[in-house]
Amino acid sequence: MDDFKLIIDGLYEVFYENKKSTDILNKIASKREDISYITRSIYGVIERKLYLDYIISKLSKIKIKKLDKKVLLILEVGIYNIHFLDRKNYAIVNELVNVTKKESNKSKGFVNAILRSFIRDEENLSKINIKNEYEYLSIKYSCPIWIIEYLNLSYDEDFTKKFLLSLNDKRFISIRVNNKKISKDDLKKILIKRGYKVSDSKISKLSLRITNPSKLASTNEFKAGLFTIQSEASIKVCEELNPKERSNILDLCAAPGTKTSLIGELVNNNANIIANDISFNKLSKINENIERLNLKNIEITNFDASEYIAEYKEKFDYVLCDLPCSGLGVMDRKPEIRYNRDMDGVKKLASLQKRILDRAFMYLKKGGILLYSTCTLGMYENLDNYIYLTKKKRLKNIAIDDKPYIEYTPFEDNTDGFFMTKFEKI
Ligand SMILES: C[S@@+](CC[C@H](N)C(=O)[O-])C[C@H]1O[C@@H](n2cnc3c(N)ncnc32)[C@H](O)[C@@H]1O
Repeated sequence: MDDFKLIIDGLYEVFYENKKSTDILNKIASKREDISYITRSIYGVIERKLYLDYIISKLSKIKIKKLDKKVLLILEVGIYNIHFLDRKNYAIVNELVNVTKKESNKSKGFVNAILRSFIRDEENLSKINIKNEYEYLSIKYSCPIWIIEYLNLSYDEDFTKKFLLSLNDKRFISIRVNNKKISKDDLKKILIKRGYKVSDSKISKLSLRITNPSKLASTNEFKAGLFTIQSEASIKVCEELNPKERSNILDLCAAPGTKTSLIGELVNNNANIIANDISFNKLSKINENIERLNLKNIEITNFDASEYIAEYKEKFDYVLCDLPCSGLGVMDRKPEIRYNRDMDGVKKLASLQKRILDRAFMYLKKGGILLYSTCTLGMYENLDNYIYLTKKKRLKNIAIDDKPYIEYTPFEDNTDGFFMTKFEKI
């Protein structure tokens, strides 16, 4: 199958079938050696969709919403390639017209005319002529207006602008070192010898940052469990939970098990861990992690964490609440998130989080630790829930890095947008 067909079919699944871009790219990678151009085009179109559609709406007499979905995708891919990848030649137009013939033959003239008109008058057509500032920013950064308004409300305009500027930045990959098997320095030396560019994390003690992570999961060191790929803020959560051996630990929303498996490493297999998730299909991922790392004493369960489990009452020394969230902090890796969420969804998630936190509180022993984390930004899921927890009389906030809660931002910390706060039951 040619590249354009793979790109257009992949984007169709992301935009219209709610699939994740990473899953689509993994599927393509299993059939293709080099997918760098396909990756760039798929991410590029998702990250610029609102801007690309703005340009198309200047050129098309038919409204965007009325266009055939595949035809719209062909135009988006074409304009992205011409404008952002600087492929200003008519060969690319011919290729896309050929794809159009297969998808919707009657539209071939239309696609041809739009793409050629864009090449002829690119400078003018690519300008954004919008006066309203929010609408302008929304098109410029392809970020729905509700997110811009929500960030302004939660923080301020300066924060929002910095966030938008960093929205499409690709960051490094981070890994956590299994220091029961190898020291961070020794692993660093081995990976550097293999050609990786490695540096220390500024956020977590166990993490290393890798700027050229290609084929990292195929190395012998990964297979031998010397390290795991995990975002450094997520590693920091487990470091802050700091579980002790011979304790009872509950990870309420655990799949795919990245944090559970680090917790298992931190307690040397010497604690009772329950790793729970509501999604039955994701449980096998937790198991894969446990098996690769040869971890013991982890029981996997499958219940809705907002329901009360009477037998868990005051049973746990640690409850990790790494809860389902809107994910606005991880749009560099999952750019489609911006189109799949809305304000109503954020509010629903925030109330689900409160219900789960209520349960977690009940399951904690006196002296037990509750850690709440999200990979999102915005007040409803972060600050409000921190305040909610402070109102429980038997919870005492424990500072992390001298702060009552931590909120990392992509633009200041060069990492995921991520929130964490820690409490002890007194
Ligand atoms: C942020 S992810 C957890 C990531 C995981 N802690 C890790 O580090 O690998 C949130 C998880 O919550 C699960 N989830 C969503 N609603 C839930 C509920 N009501 N009860 C339990 N799990 C839930 C989702 O299936 C998802 O796997």
